[in-house]
Amino acid sequence: MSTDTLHYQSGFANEFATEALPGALPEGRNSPQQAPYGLYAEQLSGTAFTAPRHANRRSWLYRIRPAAMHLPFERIGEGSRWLSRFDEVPTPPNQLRWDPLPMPDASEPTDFVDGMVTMAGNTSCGIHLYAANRSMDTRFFYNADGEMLIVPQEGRLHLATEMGVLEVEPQEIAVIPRGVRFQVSLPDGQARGYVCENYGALFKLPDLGVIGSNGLANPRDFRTPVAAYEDREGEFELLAKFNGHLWKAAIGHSPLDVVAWHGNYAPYKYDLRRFNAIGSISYDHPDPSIFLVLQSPTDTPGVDAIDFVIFPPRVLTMQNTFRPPWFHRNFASEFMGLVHGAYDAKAEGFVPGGASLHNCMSGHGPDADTFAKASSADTSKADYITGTMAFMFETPTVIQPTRYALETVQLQHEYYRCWQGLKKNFDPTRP
Ligand SMILES: O=C(O)Cc1cc(O)ccc1O
Ligand SMILES: [Fe+2]
Repeated sequence: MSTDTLHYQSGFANEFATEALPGALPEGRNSPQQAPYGLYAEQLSGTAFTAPRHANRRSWLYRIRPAAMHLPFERIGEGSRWLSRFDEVPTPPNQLRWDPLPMPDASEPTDFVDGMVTMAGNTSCGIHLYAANRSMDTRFFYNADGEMLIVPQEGRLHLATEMGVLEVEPQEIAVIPRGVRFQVSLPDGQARGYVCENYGALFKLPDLGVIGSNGLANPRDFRTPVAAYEDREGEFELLAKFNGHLWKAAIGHSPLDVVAWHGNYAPYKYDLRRFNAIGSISYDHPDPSIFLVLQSPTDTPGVDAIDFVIFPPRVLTMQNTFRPPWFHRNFASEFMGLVHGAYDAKAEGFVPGGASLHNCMSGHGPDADTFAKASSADTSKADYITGTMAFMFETPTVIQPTRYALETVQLQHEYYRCWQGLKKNFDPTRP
């Protein structure tokens, strides 16, 4: 499984408490007149102060210098491909699919922030790809526009955050909350993956209803770092994504200087291979909502602003059933990526690192080859779907591709052909 040997606290949005020096966390109060070790106390809130208790998220940080200490921010020019507006070009109702983003050339060192390119988005989320070949050495970053769900596809990410260090590899995910400062380095020299920037309510685990008290992503498998700090001075840069633009400020010390913290607002990681998939053991292919890992809820019960869904290895046993995803048109819009292996609805063309977008009411489903094969497969035997990990960012609002996404050479102009070979099988004389 994971190659990560770091220490973590277990659980989803627990009231964590962690200190890198003994006694650094004040006892019994958040803001003593003088915090231990001469640290500054600072609250980081991720929800409205008055949010109901079950949804209220904040942490208390005890740090060497407060977050306020840096020089003024200046706007970074137009060079970045990280966008927050999605009305550059009209959104076509076409099914869209892309080849993987190439890794940056060795002659062009590119870090995680510079390597971010926006593919699509809407009022709920920005959907980005990253491809990087340089660690962030002297740069630190935070995102005030949303929390970042990072889905590595190739290469590990070493995420040094204010609240401790996480390492993620492909088939794991990391979530960095809005505002948390971090620095990305690349243990494998280069890395590529997907990011869902969640502008709305924080991701949470879904209710399980009749599934009961266990299943899908189990809370104990989420991992939050233990406190780790650096006391480092130098000429550093603090980057911010704020209100749709990138900004930079000079900072004379590492902002990763939190010696202790407690609270329920913190980064976390999750190994997607731990997902407990639940499916049909009688007949029919269920809706993909059974594979929901995390949801960003709205005020309408049952309607999420973003669903993060995976298609992990599993066993298909449904009898007399067309087992792969059916043909469909959905209310929701679906952006998919493939971390590893092959996806069961597409025999070809949807490759690891690639992406697809099927917007509201755009018809899609199995390609002609998959349809032919699955229509005559023996359903008295189980299908073992192994060695794969696809995922979907699904939203109730249209996902609008950027100009980049529609003009890049990675766009597969021939994608529509995968359904053109479907035969007319209709015969009114043969029921
Ligand atoms: O389009 C897709 O491949 C995603 C998907 C999978 C599935 O099993 C059912 C519906 C659906 O949109
Ligand atoms: Fe779909």
